[in-house]
Amino acid sequence: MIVDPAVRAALDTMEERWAREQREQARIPREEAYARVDEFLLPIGPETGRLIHDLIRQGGLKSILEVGSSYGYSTLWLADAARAVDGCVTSLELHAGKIAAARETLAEVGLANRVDFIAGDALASIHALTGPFDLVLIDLWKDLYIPCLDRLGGKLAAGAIIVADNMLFPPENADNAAAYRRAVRARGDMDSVLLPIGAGIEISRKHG
Ligand SMILES: C[S@@+](CC[C@H](N)C(=O)[O-])C[C@H]1O[C@@H](n2cnc3c(N)ncnc32)[C@H](O)[C@@H]1O
Repeated sequence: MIVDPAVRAALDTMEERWAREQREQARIPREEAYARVDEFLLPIGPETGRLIHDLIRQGGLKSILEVGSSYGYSTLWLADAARAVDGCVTSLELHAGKIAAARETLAEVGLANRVDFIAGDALASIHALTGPFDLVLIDLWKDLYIPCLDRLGGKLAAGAIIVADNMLFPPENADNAAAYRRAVRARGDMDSVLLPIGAGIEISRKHG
């Protein structure tokens, strides 16, 4: 559970913004929502946030990779948990403006030193990283989950956990989500389960 009041307040602010954005997205035509996608937080939400926070703290998972930072909502959960276990987060995001906003939020709550943001295409960034990572949150555009998984290959620690968001929602992601679940379950070196938490998450654990 988040105990730091500054982190809790930052999460509250972003959850209020998310609620406003959901109302706005429901009001505008779907094409407009797609065109304005980079305005929106599109966060993992509090249930998934709490779960990854618990996984990191209870497992002592110190080396964390986030693929898709957006404005830093999930980064706040990851960085707060990383601080508790003396770990660190590497966070990948295409959009430089979102990284700037996320950096500012993390700095305001005293977590800037726990996160290394890397701007650019996550697939290229993962290729350049060495790992090994103890926990990976995959939450970028949905057609990139499998290429992302493929590039993580030898960069996962024994017992590493991958959390992949948006397995059940939005419905237009169903085909990509099903393909990702098939791919991760076909690897042979991971156990994997779908949990109906938040937007639906696939949790996969590499054999230790
Ligand atoms: C669903 S949002 C992430 C939400 C964030 N995890 C949270 O909970 O607050 C997906 C993000 O992935 C980013 N993204 C999409 N394709 C990417 C790519 N190829 N490389 C890096 N980031 C990418 C988008 O810019 C967007 O900010």
